[in-house]
Amino acid sequence: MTACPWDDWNHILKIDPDKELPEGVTYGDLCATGTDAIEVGGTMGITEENMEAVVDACAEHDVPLYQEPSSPDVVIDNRALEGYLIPTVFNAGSPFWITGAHKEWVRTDGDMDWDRTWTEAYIVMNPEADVAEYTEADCDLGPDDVAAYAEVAERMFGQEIVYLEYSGTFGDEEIVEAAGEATDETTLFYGGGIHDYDSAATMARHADVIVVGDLAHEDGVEAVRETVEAAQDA
Ligand SMILES: CC(C)=CCC/C(C)=C/CC/C(C)=C/CC/C(C)=C/COP(=O)(O)OP(=O)(O)O
Ligand SMILES: O=P(O)(O)OC[C@@H](O)CO
Ligand SMILES: [Mg+2]
Repeated sequence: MTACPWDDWNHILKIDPDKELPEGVTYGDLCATGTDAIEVGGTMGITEENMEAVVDACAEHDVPLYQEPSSPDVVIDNRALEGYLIPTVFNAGSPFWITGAHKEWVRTDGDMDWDRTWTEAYIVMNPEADVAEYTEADCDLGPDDVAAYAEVAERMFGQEIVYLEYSGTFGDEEIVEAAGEATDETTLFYGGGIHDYDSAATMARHADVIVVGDLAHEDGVEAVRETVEAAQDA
């Protein structure tokens, strides 16, 4: 595996272990949409048990699997995982979500798997999302603020991934464009409200990788496949 496999990705499917799949859809179907990787994670209702269940269900299919834990106590030790993408929320209201949870994780774990652990520098943008409430994020940010956060993440904190997170709503194109222009080596992930070919194409013009979440739970395989196609065409 290369050090930064996401350099070659266009599309991530994020599966929330606390949410159902649409009638008749299996995890195998979602793995076969052509997505470059699956991230398993969500903010609310996450347990080791529901994480394990999704990872096990995806394990036999040929797509790289990553866990995105929302807290240290749901991190699972499962060899089917390529690794762990650990959020750090740059615009969080409390340092706990920037470095505090991470410090506690390392302090209590005792046997860190650093070769399979990476961070995602989140900028949380939708004040209505659970993740924004949970981390008390300051979402009142303009393009200049977001561009500056992205540049700080890349240049000062050496982050390999900046994640512009609009979870549950479609973002402001001007802001995503500003983040795209502010990042150079860093891989820019965009997630939020992607629901069809056009919405995927719009954000894939500015971000390196688009992340699709709720669509998989609310619509299904064909809809996800359209977003993969748009990400590949961009
Ligand atoms: C140190 C470790 C191992 C964990 C801490 C990691 C941190 C800082 C988490 C805070 C941010 C967070 C909760 C990230 C989880 C991924 C995410 C943003 C999921 C999307 O959340 P929503 O869409 O708002 O939530 P639901 O869909 O669950 O309502
Ligand atoms: O669920 P949606 O709105 O697609 O967002 C995807 C992802 O960024 C959520 O963490
Ligand atoms: Mg969500």
